Amino acid sequence: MTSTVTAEPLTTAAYYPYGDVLDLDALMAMPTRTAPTFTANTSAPLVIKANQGTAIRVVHIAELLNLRPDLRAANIAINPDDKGNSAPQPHTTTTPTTVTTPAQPNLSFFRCAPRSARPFPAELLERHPYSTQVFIPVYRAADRLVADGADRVLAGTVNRQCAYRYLVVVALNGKDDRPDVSTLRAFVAHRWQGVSYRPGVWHHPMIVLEQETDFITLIWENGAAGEDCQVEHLAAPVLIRILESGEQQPMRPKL
Ligand SMILES: NC(=O)N[C@@H](O)C(=O)O
Repeated sequence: MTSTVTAEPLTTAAYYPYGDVLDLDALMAMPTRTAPTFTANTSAPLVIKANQGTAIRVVHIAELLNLRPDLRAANIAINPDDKGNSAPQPHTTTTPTTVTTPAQPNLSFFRCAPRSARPFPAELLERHPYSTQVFIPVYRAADRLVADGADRVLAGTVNRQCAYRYLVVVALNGKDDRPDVSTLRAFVAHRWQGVSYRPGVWHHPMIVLEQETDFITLIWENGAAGEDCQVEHLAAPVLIRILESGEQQPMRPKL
């Protein structure tokens, strides 16, 4: 039975179970820390001076995990009963099988064509069981200033509207090691926002809503089929409604 989900604005808090939001303005709007040393994994963004005082640097803005064990343990079967050898696996309930070869960080470009279907039918989800995946939109020389509700230069400021939105569709892993559709949520992201998917979090392949958009991505991969990326077709499509500007956001049931 086809279900419908209404996409919601991408915020750090709402998206936290699925990944991190890379949005500098949102980070700077939070209570920040200026601790003199690097301390990761706390909620307040750590802001330090850089470039001889001419820049600020906000560090550890996303969790970056490669959960594959190193080569020494590459041929063990990873499962919860294998005490001591299994790599720590926060944020993922997947139980991956034997790892074959070590993975390398892969920094890539994605050039994504817009998807016009409205509502958008999510028919499959994918996951990267061992690695975080990060998507950061990038401006391009070819980007056009698009009229009517887009990135327009108005009186010297940029009216950040919606010419380069993208849709992030995510779900947590179920007890059957398949997507738990009851946790499926959709978020509308703007091009000043990047996102990460935590290892094992199910997500739809990138959906760009308006204009062809480039992204820089980072993931740890080893090219082994079934390790880098696993795909699951949903029993029934989930229709993702994208509110037109000005439509009222429906209240969300608590997960
Ligand atoms: N995540 C995403 O959009 N796509 C990639 O993971 C891919 O391998 O296609």
